[in-house]
Amino acid sequence: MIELQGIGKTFGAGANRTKAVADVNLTIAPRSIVALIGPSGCGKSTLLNMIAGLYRPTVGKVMYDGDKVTDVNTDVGYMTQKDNLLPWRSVIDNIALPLELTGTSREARYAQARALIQQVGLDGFEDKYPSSLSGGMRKRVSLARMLLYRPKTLLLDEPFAALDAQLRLAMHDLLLKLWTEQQQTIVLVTHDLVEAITLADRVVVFTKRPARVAMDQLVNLPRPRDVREVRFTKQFHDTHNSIWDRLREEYDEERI
Ligand SMILES: Nc1ncnc2c1ncn2[C@@H]1O[C@H](COP(=O)(O)OP(=O)(O)OP(=O)(O)O)[C@@H](O)[C@H]1O
Repeated sequence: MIELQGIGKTFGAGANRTKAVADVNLTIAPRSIVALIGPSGCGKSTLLNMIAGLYRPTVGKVMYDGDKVTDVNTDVGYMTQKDNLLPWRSVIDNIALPLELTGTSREARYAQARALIQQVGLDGFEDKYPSSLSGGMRKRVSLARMLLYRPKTLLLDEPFAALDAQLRLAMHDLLLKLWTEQQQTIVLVTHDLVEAITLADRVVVFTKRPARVAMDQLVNLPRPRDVREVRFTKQFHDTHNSIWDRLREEYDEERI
């Protein structure tokens, strides 16, 4: 369980002071998928960083499974828009890097990495280098590297934003498949409302900066979901309309 209790975050001081997050209260149930959506720069990544323990809130606290987060939260895997793969290492050596750093034998780390390579559908690409991979494949490598830690929670910050529509769908499909098997808690920051509704149990809309919760909407679409078809259902359409009505207000204000 992740609990954000009266969270606020202000960066800098004086003329450089930026209030990124204000008074956010949010409880995220274990094994649920929650999408965070809102205008650019409103403070969504800052929230993820606080859950990860990388930033300390200025006010309020983050509780993770009943304990206050005061340091880097080792229960979470974090995936950002940039994949940060090391170009001089092959796929398998990129994925196994964390185990290499902990001194695990080559045989043991390759065994674990190979299992993940299979899970994310990269069989046959073990020895390739990042420069020869497509955007979707690079995302699969990042996903596998994150899963190596067996994190109970995945923090995904616009992980698929740079992909074209077809690859994004394939990644949605893969993510839901992995989640069905492994049942992590997933917190996903996205700009894409269709992506949010396709994947999540709940979509939380934030106001423009400082981020406050503007709307917290359950997505009552049955699972398993077919990521290609679900968007054409009436239920999806109705959920999309109700969230979009609220989201649009934030974007309209932003333009003024
Ligand atoms: N380390 C930092 N130091 C100073 N300001 C910061 C820092 N991190 C974030 N900010 C500021 O906080 C605000 C919120 O940033 P954040 O990255 O959380 O927004 P976001 O909603 O994730 O944006 P986007 O959707 O564009 O990625 C921005 O004004 C940003 O410049």
